[in-house]
Amino acid sequence: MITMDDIIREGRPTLRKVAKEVTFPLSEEEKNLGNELMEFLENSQDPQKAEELQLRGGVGLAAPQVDVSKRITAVLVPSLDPDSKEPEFKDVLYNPKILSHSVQEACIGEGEGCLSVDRDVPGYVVRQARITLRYYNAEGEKKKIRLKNYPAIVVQHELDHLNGVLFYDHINKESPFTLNEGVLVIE
Ligand SMILES: OCN(O)CCCc1ccccc1
Ligand code: NI
Repeated sequence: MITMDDIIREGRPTLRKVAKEVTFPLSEEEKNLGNELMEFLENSQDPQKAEELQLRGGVGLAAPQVDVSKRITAVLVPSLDPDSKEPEFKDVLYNPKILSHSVQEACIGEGEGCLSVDRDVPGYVVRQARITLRYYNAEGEKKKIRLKNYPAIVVQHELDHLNGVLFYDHINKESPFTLNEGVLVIE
């Protein structure tokens, strides 16, 4: 089971590498890793388990964050409606790739954080507002979906990890909270 001890922090080289694509059929190890990444997210979003295991809450976790330089990431974005059990987006993505995206950009109003970054880095992280994502599931089935709002932002944060990019790389150093015309701010 993945806990915070397994998550590497900034400064570790794997976080700055371009991760390798997986080939199908997946090895048992690659299948297990995908499941363990998702299990971490589920535990981290369960108040009791997060407390017991001392987990920071996460909506995504990429293989490079557990020192595995492979193009695998789990995403678990809970529903906006606290009464609904259905997550807004939940899947383990193998070899994810953005096929196309909106011209419009978006950012999260409160900025972003990262399980591999043990400090607050204030500022807007401007990303594509809407994306068309292609990925493979654990069975090697090709998926093609369109995402917008928070799920689109989270997936782009995770894909960055597969390319050795951290969220604060996108923040304007001179003026962290400057926004161009038309950038959607997601609250
Ligand atoms: O890589 C996942 N991770 O570090 C957990 C936080 C993910 C995340 C947080 C804010 C906005 C987008 C994504
Ligand atoms: Ni992260």
